Amino acid sequence: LLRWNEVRYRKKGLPPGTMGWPVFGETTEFLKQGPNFMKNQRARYGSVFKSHILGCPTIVSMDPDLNRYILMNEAKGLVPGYPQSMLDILGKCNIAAVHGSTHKYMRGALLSLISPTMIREQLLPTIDEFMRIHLSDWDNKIIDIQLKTKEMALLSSLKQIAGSDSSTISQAFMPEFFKLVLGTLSLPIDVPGTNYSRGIQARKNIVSMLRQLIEERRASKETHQDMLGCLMKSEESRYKLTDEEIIDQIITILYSGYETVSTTSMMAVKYLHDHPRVLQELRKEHLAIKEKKRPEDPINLTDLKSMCFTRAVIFETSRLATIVNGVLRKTTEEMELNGFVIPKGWRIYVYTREINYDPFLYLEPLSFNPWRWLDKSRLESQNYLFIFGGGTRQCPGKELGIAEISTFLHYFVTRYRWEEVGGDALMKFPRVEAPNGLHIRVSSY
Ligand code: HEM
Repeated sequence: LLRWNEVRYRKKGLPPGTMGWPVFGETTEFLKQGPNFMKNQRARYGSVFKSHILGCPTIVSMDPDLNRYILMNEAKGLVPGYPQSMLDILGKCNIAAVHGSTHKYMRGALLSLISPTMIREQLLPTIDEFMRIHLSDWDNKIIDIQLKTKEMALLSSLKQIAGSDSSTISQAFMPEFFKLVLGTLSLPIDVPGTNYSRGIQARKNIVSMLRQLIEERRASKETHQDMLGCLMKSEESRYKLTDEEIIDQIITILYSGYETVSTTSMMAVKYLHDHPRVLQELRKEHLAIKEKKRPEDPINLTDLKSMCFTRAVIFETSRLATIVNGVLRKTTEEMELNGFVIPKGWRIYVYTREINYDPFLYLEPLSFNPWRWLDKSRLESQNYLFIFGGGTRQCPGKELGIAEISTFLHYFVTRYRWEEVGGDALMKFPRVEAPNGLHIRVSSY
């Protein structure tokens, strides 16, 4: 059987590599051995090799220059290649499902919602108000910081999207959203009881909640200063979206910022706990900001800009924990890459994890050292930084995500001290998560 699969995918010009078993390919090895599987294959076959993972023949690229080229050249037929389950559940107008001019338009509409002006005038005040409430009342409690940061990422976005209406829908929305997320990474077989089928149902429920909200707002004729308000005010906007597009845009925003923001926040708490000197420096930065303000003054853009060490902590956390292992693309036609011929329809896994531990880019790459990011002009603008992706699909929510995590850290470190209860396992691959939660004992600072 192993040979059969090799022969099936034997084609002149393909990169070296193994294809594993029919149907399953090398998915088990990939999931079980994780980064070591990738490193072993690289040692054997070089930085570009073929494999068969997650149901598709796949080219894995660990070559930083080729990765950059792929991300910069979507127009040459290198479009997003996310799994079918994700496309079905996130909707056909979702940003990863559209290419070319439609992508440009949807991305433009999204960027207008999260522009620097919007962050300053609308989003930051909303985030501040949310964080104050979300982080109240943790004193003298054992809390699961994984759960708290997940709720935070979702509910904070929901408040930015639906303003005060978010509090009326949030309780019904949250469980549906969690089911939707699980469904996006599942086998697309619509049989009752599967994660996929629950995800599809959750999407339907979320769509109907959002549709009802849109209809209520239209009927009331009130104007709203939130993302949905802006999306619905299409007469004055450059971007006119249909209701279906508005709904998929909202699901895109919620989904894209959810796991990235929550996991980065959780891992920042973990690293700060393990590195008291970093925590001390971070706290110093936030206490200085707090001292200059009255207790009721919200975090504003000037405060955010002064949080240089916080930004460094966020980048160092994303790097060391590798919150994003890479991104997926697929070829729309046969093409040549690095001298290899890649057939039409193959997946390309732009695997960027290892670049985070490259000793030429990061001295002592395995140590948690936020200070390395302080010379912002150097590290943040280097060509091989893929924490937020690159090229035409580079994360549009980067500054918004950093603003959320920074505001969370502000209230967390100025209000509380904490210690780990201990014993909680942390998984690093295929995604960073604490399977049984990450419990900390919190007391007031
Ligand atoms: C620390 C937080 C975040 C990280 C590490 C992160 C990371 C990434 C990465 C690696 C990509 C590239 C995906 C690809 O090329 O296929 C991406 C794209 C994207 N991100 Fe983020 N992200 C974060 C926060 C956010 C937030 C808060 C939003 C909310 C608006 C957001 C919205 C998006 C969207 C819509 C895309 C797709 C862009 C496109 O296809 O044009 N992200 N993000």
